[in-house]
Amino acid sequence: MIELRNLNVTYEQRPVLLGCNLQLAPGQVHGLVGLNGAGKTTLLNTLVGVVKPRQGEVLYNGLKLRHRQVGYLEASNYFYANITGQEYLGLFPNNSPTFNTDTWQQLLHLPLHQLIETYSTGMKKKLALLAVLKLDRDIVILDEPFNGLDMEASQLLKSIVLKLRERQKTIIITSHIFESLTSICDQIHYLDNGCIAETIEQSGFRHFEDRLFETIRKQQEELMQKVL
Ligand SMILES: Nc1ncnc2c1ncn2[C@@H]1O[C@H](COP(=O)(O)OP(=O)(O)OP(=O)(O)O)[C@@H](O)[C@H]1O
Repeated sequence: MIELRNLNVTYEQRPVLLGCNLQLAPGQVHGLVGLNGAGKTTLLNTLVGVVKPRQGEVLYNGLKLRHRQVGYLEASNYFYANITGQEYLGLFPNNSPTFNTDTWQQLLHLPLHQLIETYSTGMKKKLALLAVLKLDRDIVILDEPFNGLDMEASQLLKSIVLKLRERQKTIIITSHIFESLTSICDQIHYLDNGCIAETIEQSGFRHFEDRLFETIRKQQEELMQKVL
């Protein structure tokens, strides 16, 4: 079980997380949604220890969660200059008994011997994902993993997530495309006003989506009447 307890995060006096609490059951796929700027990436960065909370803690099975327990695919991927995809992958320890670059290549078709700066956005995303899979950590965090992926790669990513769940990994995934989460998540957590406002079970996904979109649509319509 991952537990976020009373997390408070502030950037230059501006609070982003305000007493945020969340419990994430193991071996499940957890979606994290919220509007732009709601604090999803901040929450994930705090979870892995990249951002230090002013208050609160993150526990894994009752102990402080350690960075090394997490494989983190960040929303923006950074790579050293002048290295190939193959060299990049070589920087990560292989903790998986089944990881095989050649087999993954049949699925991902990456030009591993080329410099990463020649890769497209989607290729960079796939490469960063491959490194996370090689690490084979118990907790896998995927921040906007569908960004830049084509239909084939998006479908593959969904299958990967479900396979990881079969292997008892705990997965946390964000996406702005709600329907990309509904087919793979066990629960979806809605971040609003600095805390988890709601946790939705599978049976409630459709209703939640309708409700949220209707609220947003009404707010937009009122404002649009003033400007258009
Ligand atoms: N390093 C930083 N310094 C100052 N403010 C920041 C920093 N990182 C994020 N913020 C601010 O914190 C708030 C939450 O940002 P965050 O990136 O966590 O949101 P998000 O929900 O992931 O957004 P999006 O859906 O747009 O990716 C935003 O108002 C953002 O401007």
